[in-house]
Amino acid sequence: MSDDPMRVAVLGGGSFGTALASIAADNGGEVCQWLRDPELAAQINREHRNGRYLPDYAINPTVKASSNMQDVLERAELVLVAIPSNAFRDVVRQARPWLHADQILVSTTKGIQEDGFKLMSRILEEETGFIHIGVISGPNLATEIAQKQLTATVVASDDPLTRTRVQKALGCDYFRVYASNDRYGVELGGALKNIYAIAAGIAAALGMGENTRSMLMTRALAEMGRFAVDQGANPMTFLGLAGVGDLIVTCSSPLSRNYRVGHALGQGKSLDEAVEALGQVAEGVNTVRLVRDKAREDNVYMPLAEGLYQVLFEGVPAREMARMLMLGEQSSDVEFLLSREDVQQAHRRVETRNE
Ligand SMILES: NC(=O)c1ccc[n+]([C@@H]2O[C@H](COP(=O)([O-])OP(=O)(O)OC[C@H]3O[C@@H](n4cnc5c(N)ncnc54)[C@H](O)[C@@H]3O)[C@@H](O)[C@H]2O)c1
Ligand SMILES: O=P(O)(O)OC[C@H](O)CO
Repeated sequence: MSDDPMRVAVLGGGSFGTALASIAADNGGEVCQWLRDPELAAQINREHRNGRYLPDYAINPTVKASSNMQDVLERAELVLVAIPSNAFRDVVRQARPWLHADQILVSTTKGIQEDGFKLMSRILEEETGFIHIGVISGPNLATEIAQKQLTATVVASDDPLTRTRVQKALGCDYFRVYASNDRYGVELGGALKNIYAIAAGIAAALGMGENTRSMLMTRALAEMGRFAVDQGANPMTFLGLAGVGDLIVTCSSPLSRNYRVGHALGQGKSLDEAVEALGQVAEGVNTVRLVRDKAREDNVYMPLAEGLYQVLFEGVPAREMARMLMLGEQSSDVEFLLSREDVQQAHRRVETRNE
């Protein structure tokens, strides 16, 4: 492998795209960032600052921003796509004429496409047919990365070249990149945790304590694992950074946009007001709807996702939902050891004996 600087393109001018562009440049890469807004691109080039999404942080001055896709993509070896899920496919289609098969394409987006319940790396695959495709996901709040807080992420791909090139491009003294070959599991973990971050934000705004948050996160992990098994993914992946790691940070930090939407809801705002006040994308709002529908379709027990859906879209008061969840059917702690069915059968046996 040559020691020439890696040529990295980032598609997306939001907070995560900007933070990633700066990491790759700090790491010696030759970085071009594509933004649809030419004025914001000009500001990044002039002031090395993204006034819209990361106003308080210095961007590595060697990052070149542009609203011209061709300029950004043509020479790139690694392309990081940091575009919200609702615009992801459109932007990849715009990029397609300048993408080529020896490039490495990586999604950084934690969302799901409604049509076909598809994750973003699948869209990269469908739109290009390339083989060097991966995802990065993990506990990665963009503003903390911009502050160079010590952070770790996961690059996941079944292609070893993709994994090693991303580790080389982004791994540095404040950003550590672990490898995984479970692309689907890593990507699914990143999308699912946003649901529970909204619930955690609601709980915090309602004055619920640390016991509650801990219960919520742990039961969220159980529910995520159940969904992963249903989808044919490996639930072991959720023990890593892209599962429990991201769940912890997103359910604990007001820097998370999903948590903030939940917090606003818990303070009594409507969903529309909460989303509008945020002014950025909280992927979990859409994800909870898609996951809840999928869980119903496949008969997967996901009481938290179901409950949050009812709070967000059916007007059930959050406190009332919390009460119903607390009084729900008896269940098992670790279902890989003791199944829910065994717990319920035991209850039925005792009840029959007492009749
Ligand atoms: N911000 C974080 O801390 C963080 C961390 C890890 C992963 N992510 C994921 O990365 C993805 C992007 O996040 P972000 O924080 O950069 O988002 P953001 O909301 O800050 O910015 C999104 C960017 O996409 C652009 N965009 C939106 N629609 C577009 C369209 N139709 N055409 C062209 N550009 C369009 C916006 O202009 C903006 O530049 C999200 O899915 C998120 O889950 C975010
Ligand atoms: O701001 P959020 O809620 O989109 O979360 C950001 C990252 O996914 C945290 O890892």
